[in-house]
Amino acid sequence: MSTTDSPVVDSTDHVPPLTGRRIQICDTTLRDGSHSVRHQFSADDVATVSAGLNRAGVPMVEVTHGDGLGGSSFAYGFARCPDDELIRTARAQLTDSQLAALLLPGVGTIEHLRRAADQGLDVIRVATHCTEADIAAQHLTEGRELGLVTVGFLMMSHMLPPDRLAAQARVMADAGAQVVYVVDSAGALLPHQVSTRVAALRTALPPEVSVGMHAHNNLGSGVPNALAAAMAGADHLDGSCHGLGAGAGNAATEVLVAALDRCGAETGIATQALIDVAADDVARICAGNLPALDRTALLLGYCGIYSSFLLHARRAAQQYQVAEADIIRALGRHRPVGGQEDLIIDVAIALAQRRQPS
Ligand SMILES: CC[C@H](O)CC(=O)C(=O)O
Ligand SMILES: [Mn+2]
Repeated sequence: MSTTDSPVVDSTDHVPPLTGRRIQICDTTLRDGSHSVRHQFSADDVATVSAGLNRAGVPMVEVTHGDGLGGSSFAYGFARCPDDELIRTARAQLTDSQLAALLLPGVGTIEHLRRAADQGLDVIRVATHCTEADIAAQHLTEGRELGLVTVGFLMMSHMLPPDRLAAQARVMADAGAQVVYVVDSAGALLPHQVSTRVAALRTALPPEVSVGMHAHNNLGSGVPNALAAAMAGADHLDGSCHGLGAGAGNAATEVLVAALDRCGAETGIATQALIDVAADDVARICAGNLPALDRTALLLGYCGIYSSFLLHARRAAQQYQVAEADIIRALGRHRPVGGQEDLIIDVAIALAQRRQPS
């Protein structure tokens, strides 16, 4: 299948910048998008969306709790459906697409990884904070031994300069990652910063290791950031239908695929079929929960805060009767990383106490 279903040909343009480039899309509606629905996707929702993505020719589909394998917990929110069932349900629909799962070492374990592999997983994406690549080693090694495609996922990539991020990517590649992603968890990067990071990884990694980009939209540049990544040498890009995902959400897969088509890239995806999955299935299933670039989501990107903190901050704001925006601004001064969700409560309590007369 090719992406040549573009209805308009711009004959005045020069050669499109990605002409002939093959770009591998991973759709994370059913994983990162799970944050948007507080991890309440039903097995029916997963069956419908994964069938649609498979039909549209999306090559890779990520499915699990929003925080990855083992994420369903008091700390991260209980999922409606256990990972096992989500994975089995998606597997039954994905006749052509590869099935991927995310794993954060410590949230998910080697045992979770083995179970997922038994249920037909094709790809494991091992995520760490961008300074902690070494803790992905045993999961990447095990992934290779299980015959999976292995991906390293460097979260909060805005917190390191390009050369240091590239050194961490090298650690993941040496541990067996076949693709290493720049992950803009806070949606804090702008296109020029994505370009320098992707270019640094491309230079530091052996040619057989690919570079990927996972963009969030908190500064409104999810799709432009993904395009900048492709132009700087990334050949794996993430998106989610309608941009469903933590914070202001991700680069919207259907928008990204249409834009890549205009740039001359080959994704193998039927653009119109994908637009229909987003507009019909995902919009219906997630009505009322589609991500918005509202004040709090914008502040996440502006202050460089992990997108998955949004719902935790909303809950703390309600519980302690303080403004969400004040929590995010105060968190910005602490430079917290994923896993430090407790700090949100500390900050909310401190703000509430400051308001009380002593
Ligand atoms: C909690 C995992 C997180 O949602 C992973 C991710 O997609 C990111 O860091 O952007
Ligand atoms: Mn994300």
